[in-house]
Amino acid sequence: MSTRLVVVHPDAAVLAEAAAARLLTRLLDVQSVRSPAHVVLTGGTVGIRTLAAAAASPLRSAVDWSGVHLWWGDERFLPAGDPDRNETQAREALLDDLVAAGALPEENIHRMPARGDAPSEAATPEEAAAAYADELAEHSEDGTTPHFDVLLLGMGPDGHVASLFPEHHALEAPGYTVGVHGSPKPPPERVSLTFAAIGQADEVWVVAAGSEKAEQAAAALADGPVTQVPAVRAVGRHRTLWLVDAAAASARG
Ligand SMILES: O=C1O[C@H](COP(=O)(O)O)[C@@H](O)[C@H](O)[C@H]1O
Repeated sequence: MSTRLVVVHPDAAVLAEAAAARLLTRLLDVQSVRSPAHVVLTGGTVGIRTLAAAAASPLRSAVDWSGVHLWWGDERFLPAGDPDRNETQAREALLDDLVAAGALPEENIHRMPARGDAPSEAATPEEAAAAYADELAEHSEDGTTPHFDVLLLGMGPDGHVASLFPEHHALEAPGYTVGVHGSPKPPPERVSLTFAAIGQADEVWVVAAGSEKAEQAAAALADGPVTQVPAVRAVGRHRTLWLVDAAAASARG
């Protein structure tokens, strides 16, 4: 059975600090029973702030990063190094530091392909999605996805998670990854995990802050329709945590 828990923090700064502490502690717990651990990162304001808080935490040196594999829930389909790529922002916030310190092997960073001609990149979001599905399968025991211990998701003011937007056909995409066109939030082309991949995670943590998220957070927590509030389908196998600030929680009944 999967449980859902809502944790409300006073503001976005405390939320990011608490989410970082929770993530580092979860990694320590997982590493006490198995290795490697697999974590799916998110872009977005709170997601990146959480990584920056993890970078500044003394707990970060307690984690054995050589036994942590990092994945993404979605990516903006842009050239490598573009400042709007979720990968670029995560690297700046935490990953570059860990790699430079010799703690995190570069090969543990499973970025989604960028737009480009190099062999590691892709010409279309579909090509990137297919390559990422292959990489997920290579690190799985059953040809699906790795055993995701924690999967982080931001939520947009429209209720989107990863790059799964309201009323968009990607909501029903088969398989574990999807190329997305016509995203209402720029850039229009993206790559995303599907709900089938998200649902493979032991724990899904939705992180959201700000009053502009309040209505959709309330709709998701009231089990609204997925076509209107995609976040409702972001559910972990064992546990779903909603980590929000007071403003994002303010419309809950
Ligand atoms: O574009 C994206 O937006 C969402 C939410 O971002 P936020 O800034 O409103 O918190 C994010 O979760 C997703 O990864 C990203 O690509």
